Amino acid sequence: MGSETNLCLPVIDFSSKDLKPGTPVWERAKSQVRQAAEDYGCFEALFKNIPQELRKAMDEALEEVFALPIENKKRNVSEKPFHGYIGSSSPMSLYESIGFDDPDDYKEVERFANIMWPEGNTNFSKTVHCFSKTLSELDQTIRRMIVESFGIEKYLEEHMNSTYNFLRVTKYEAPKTTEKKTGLRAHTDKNTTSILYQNQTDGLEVQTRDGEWINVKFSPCSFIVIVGESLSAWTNGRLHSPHHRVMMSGEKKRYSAVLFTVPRDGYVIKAVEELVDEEHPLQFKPFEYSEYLKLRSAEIGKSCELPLKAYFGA
Ligand SMILES: O=C(O)CCC(=O)C(=O)O
Ligand SMILES: [Fe+2]
Repeated sequence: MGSETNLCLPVIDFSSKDLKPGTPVWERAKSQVRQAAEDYGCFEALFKNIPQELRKAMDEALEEVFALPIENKKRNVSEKPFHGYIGSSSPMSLYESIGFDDPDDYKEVERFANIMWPEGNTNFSKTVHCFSKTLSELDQTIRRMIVESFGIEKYLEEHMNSTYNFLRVTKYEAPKTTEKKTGLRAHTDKNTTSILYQNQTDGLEVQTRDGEWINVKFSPCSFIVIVGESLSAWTNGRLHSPHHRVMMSGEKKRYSAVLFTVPRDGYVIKAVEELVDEEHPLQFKPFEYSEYLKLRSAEIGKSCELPLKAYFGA
């Protein structure tokens, strides 16, 4: 348990223009998504719809926002746990992050940019909005494939409408050591789906069901898709929600941007009844996401093997 390997994540290509529901390209990707989500809860998505220029602009936007004085970044507050600014006064910590809701809505990106830069920052707003909107389309494709693969299309609309988007950008300081230091400790994502982008600096590690850690290598057009606990619970545990962490070494700072889909307040996550039967007994009691988030944030710092199971196991 816990050892490192040369294992790789499954790779799925979403770049084809023919990737439309019902086409052979769609059907093939759909079965790959289902398999990867069951086996790893994670895969590498090749997605050329976000061209290199937009990635470069995003890298610059990430550097620009973290270069701001801490006073500016701290002005980004949120009532929701983990949704505002997270920094640490500990010199040991490599982690700093900032997030805001609905980045696929230009007005919301602009609102965030106006908090960071009182004079506004149109370049930043345009880049982050375009990036988030395109990534959100990839997310919708993936979730539609998952729903179709289980034959539960009657819930497609409800499922899509049950979430909103949240963008969190993170900076990991370079530890300037050859030995690995923890950038972000091992955790499972609580939300529905997460799609991860990084500047070309590796550090993400994903744990397999057998407890081995995969060092994730990003290609220039890849994004990493992670199944969150809420999606795992909705599919009655059929999809795996993997532990992952960030381990840093060397001289290069790492920046990441994650588009999270998050269950809306008041939405009760309940396993789809078609996915519960004798062979697949109910795994989790229905729960409300914001309630779970509060429980988890009260226990921050404590690690737990299977947190959702601990609170809402059936
Ligand atoms: O920065 C990364 O690569 C991972 C971030 C992450 O796992 C998270 O924010 O939940
Ligand atoms: Fe995560």
